[in-house]
Amino acid sequence: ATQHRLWPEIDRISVEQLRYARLGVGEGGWQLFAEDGEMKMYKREEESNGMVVDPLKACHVVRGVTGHEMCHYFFSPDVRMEWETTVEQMTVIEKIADDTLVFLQVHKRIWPASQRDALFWSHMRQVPDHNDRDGHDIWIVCNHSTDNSDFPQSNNGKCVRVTLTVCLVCQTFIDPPKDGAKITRDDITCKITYCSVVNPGGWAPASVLRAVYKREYPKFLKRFTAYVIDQCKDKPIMF
Ligand SMILES: CCCCCc1ccc(-c2ccc(S(=O)(=O)CCO)cc2)cc1[C@H]1C[C@H]1c1ccccn1
Repeated sequence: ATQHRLWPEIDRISVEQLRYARLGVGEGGWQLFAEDGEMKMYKREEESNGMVVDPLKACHVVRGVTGHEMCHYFFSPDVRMEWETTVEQMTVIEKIADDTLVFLQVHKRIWPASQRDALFWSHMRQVPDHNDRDGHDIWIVCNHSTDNSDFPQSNNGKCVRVTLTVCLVCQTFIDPPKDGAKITRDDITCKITYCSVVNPGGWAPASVLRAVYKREYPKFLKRFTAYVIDQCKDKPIMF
């Protein structure tokens, strides 16, 4: 089959986001702004023509689920509204491949800013991780804004369109049980790095945006990871 027109961009951004996620938070001016158990959230304060676009990087360790399971639930349109509390409406407007969809999401309005929507492709892939001695694969979902002439910005002037790049990078670690016993969920741990840069698209007060980010991101990651743990607990492990 001929390649989809977006494929070169999808491949390039996915590779670039994986590399970016794996950079430590030691350099580059990251400041820790939220902590909750194993979850640590960092941000950089950045503006783009007067608009707050603070990059975010969250690191988390979740026991009892695999990276494949984390990415499966993050990618899946069928369950998105189960864990995403800031989305009012979600539509898959194009299926590029089984592992690549285009979403249109209308987000709930955050007073006093105007309502936002986001149009982005979402791609999930498994990346063999050679340089990891216990050789566990890495699973990644990358979401990146895209245009679609059927869904122009500010549909009937209602929403301001944000631009975003998000990646969820998950690595599974297995603590092999004694004498070849079957691996159970007690033997697996998932190391997560979540990165996001959201440009609000139209002006919104810096103080409002930074307060929203500070409140919404920790809530979002906690809720999502709790959802995956709950969904997986009685199911066979998806390695
Ligand atoms: C005045 C507010 C302007 C920006 C509003 C806005 C829109 C989309 C998004 C966003 C869009 C996608 C993703 S995701 O990770 O791909 C999952 C799929 O939904 C994540 C976050 C964020 C925000 C910013 C509020 C901030 C915020 C942060 C976490 C949750 C909700 N809101």
